[in-house]
Amino acid sequence: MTKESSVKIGLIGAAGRMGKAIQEAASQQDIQLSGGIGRKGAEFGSYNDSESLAKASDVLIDFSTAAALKDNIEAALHHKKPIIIGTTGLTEADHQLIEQAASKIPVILAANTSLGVNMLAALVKQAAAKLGSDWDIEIVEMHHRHKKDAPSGTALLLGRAAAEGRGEKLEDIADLQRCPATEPRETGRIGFASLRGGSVAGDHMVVFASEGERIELGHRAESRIIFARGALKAALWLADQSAGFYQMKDVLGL
Ligand SMILES: NC(=O)C1=CN([C@@H]2O[C@H](COP(=O)(O)OP(=O)(O)OC[C@H]3O[C@@H](n4cnc5c(N)ncnc54)[C@H](OP(=O)(O)O)[C@@H]3O)[C@@H](O)[C@H]2O)C=CC1
Ligand SMILES: O=C(O)C1=N[C@H](C(=O)O)C[C@H](O)C1
Repeated sequence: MTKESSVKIGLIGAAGRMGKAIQEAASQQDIQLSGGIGRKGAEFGSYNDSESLAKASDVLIDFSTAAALKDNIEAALHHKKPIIIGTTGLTEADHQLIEQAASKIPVILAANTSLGVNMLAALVKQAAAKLGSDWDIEIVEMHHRHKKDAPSGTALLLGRAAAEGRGEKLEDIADLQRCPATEPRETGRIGFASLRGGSVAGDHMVVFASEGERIELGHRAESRIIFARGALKAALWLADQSAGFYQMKDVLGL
């Protein structure tokens, strides 16, 4: 029996855009899904909530909504099952819940499960470390018209990588709200801009701008299948780990 066919993965948010992409990726790779739930209960399989899904699964993947996070973490903790959280738009309180859970079960928090974006984050960290803070950093993202949260979780992840490269905390230097403005840009800050429209799966660009020159490091998701494959890879990896807080860079060896 291969690992793909033996690890039972429970899917939360199964009827959503990502839920459907994960089902498609799983069927392409012979990966077993133990069941899938949505807001109103079972989407496939016979489990109606995260509690019964966690009991029947070896690992959970959550791509639902921030409002469901607490219940999903509690179910994973109750049954001592690893959980991958792909949901974005989380609050500070959600982050605390996740950290507490990670002392008891294996947890991956990943605003972006694609290989490309996580490689980009490593490059951004390196560039920010090498370039001085007189190079302004601005992060631009564009997503489909249905996306609720802004800036995207990935934009924040990239911002965090840039801040870490500079030896700073993103919270101390992020400019999340600039419009309307009456003053010029402050040196050393990291700015964010969010565009929404159409069916864009996810575009991110990190701009390093100095006097007379500019470096642009970017990533474009052409479809959600890249996130889905990454999430399944993370699930198979996490099933073998002990309790702790992990990121995609641990899964991908970056
Ligand atoms: N980490 C990554 O790589 C990626 C992360 N994302 C993030 O994943 C999340 C989902 O994205 P997307 O699939 O586009 O969104 P969708 O809105 O298409 O899907 C979310 C699904 O979760 C369902 N849901 C709502 N409440 C619950 C609940 N309590 N229990 C179970 N399911 C519930 C929704 O049902 P209903 O519609 O009935 O409310 C919906 O079907 C977002 O936060 C997004 O930012 C997206 C892509 C990649
Ligand atoms: O909502 C989306 O679609 C996406 N959300 C994630 C994010 O907020 O960064 C990842 C990806 O960009 C698609």
